[in-house]
Amino acid sequence: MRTRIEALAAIIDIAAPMAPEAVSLGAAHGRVLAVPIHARITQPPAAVSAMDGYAVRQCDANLGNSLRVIGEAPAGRPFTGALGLGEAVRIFTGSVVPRGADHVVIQEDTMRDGDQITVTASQPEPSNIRAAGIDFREGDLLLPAGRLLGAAELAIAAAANHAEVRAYPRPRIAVMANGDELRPPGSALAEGEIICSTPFALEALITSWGGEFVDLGIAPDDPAAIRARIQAADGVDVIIPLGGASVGDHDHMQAAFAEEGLEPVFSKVKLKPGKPTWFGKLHNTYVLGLPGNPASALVCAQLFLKPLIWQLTGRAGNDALVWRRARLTGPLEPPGSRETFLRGAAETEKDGRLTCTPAINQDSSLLRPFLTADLLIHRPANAPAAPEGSIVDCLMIR
Ligand SMILES: Nc1nc2c(c(=O)[nH]1)N[C@H]1C(S)=C(S)[C@@H](COP(=O)(O)OP(=O)(O)OC[C@H]3O[C@@H](n4cnc5c(N)ncnc54)[C@H](O)[C@@H]3O)O[C@H]1N2
Ligand code: MOO
Repeated sequence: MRTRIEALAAIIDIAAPMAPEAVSLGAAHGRVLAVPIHARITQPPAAVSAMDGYAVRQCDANLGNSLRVIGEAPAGRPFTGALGLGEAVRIFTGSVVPRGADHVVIQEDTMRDGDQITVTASQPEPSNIRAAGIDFREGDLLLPAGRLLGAAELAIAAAANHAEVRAYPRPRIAVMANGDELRPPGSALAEGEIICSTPFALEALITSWGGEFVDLGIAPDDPAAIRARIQAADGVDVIIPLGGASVGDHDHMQAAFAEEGLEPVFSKVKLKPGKPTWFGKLHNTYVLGLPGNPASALVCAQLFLKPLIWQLTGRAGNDALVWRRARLTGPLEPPGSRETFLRGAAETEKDGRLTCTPAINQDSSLLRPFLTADLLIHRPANAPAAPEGSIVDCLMIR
């Protein structure tokens, strides 16, 4: 049986990045950048007004002074002349500030009469002007390769004048639930049946990690039906068979994949929860089998699927795992011979330090502890009991 570290190393060793491609910004959301983005322009390109009002010389804008309005600078049509003493230019938010001006009097601080304005409030210092380049300057590195493109990244790429980016394709990740007892949500359940829940969580995780979810539905406990679904998934990058991995008479998953030509890499991990996690390659498709127990599947998705997606999208798989140290708010029993991850809630104390509180019941069938789980408390195999106040390593999952 592999240790978790060995299993993860095997995944990282095998999983190669996909070929990057050019994508329009509109299609780039949720993808991972393959080539860094540098600013093609300076933003703002020139000093601009932050308010609607009048561009002036601040030394000229004493309370009660009158100034002559010599022109207008609407956004997009800069005033071409220069501004002298005793003069003002009507200006709007985002308009280029005319030469000679160092201050914008907001229009609420003026009274206008024809081409004259009177300053009605004191203007103690030059203000309301945004300097050229306060957001970024031409040539600045804005987004490094490996960055997941979300709202902020897309807006800045657009502002930096990039109509398209080079990004990795979203790996297509097909999830196949398995079990005669499973029914979709909304079903009337017969005796012995339960609702198939895990794929909904996996869809959300896969999407948030930069993958594209493909639903292979619920396969019955029948090798032929499982093989038909494997064949239907042709062309996806990863298949995630859920459950059917253990030693029971109806656990057919690994055998069905073997019949299809799977090259196995590992078939079990010395881990709690998650012992029946397995991995292999089927032609060009990675196959990551997750345990049927929902909590085990979701913990192992964090431990193995997230790094696999990182690898496929050009990021180091190990960087997918974000570790922090936290102080236990209560004691923990020795974990036993399998490396263990406990779902826990995090709190940040006044001094900024993190505490963790494990969920009371860590049974691997339970979903409710995930509602309050921010992290997974790490317990090395054969570790001694941990008293309250011990510092433990935690894997952040939120
Ligand atoms: N004799 C042994 N029994 C078990 C062992 C073992 O080593 N020896 N391992 C246990 C461990 S650890 C786990 S974890 C489970 C997982 O086994 P499988 O991966 O084969 O999972 P299943 O038997 O198919 O299902 C387990 C459990 O989870 C429910 N399930 C499955 N899929 C879903 C789904 N999509 N949504 C919601 N719930 C699901 C299923 O109904 C079962 O209750 O095996 C232990 N047994
Ligand atoms: O390894 Mo199982 O995942 O403990 O319940």
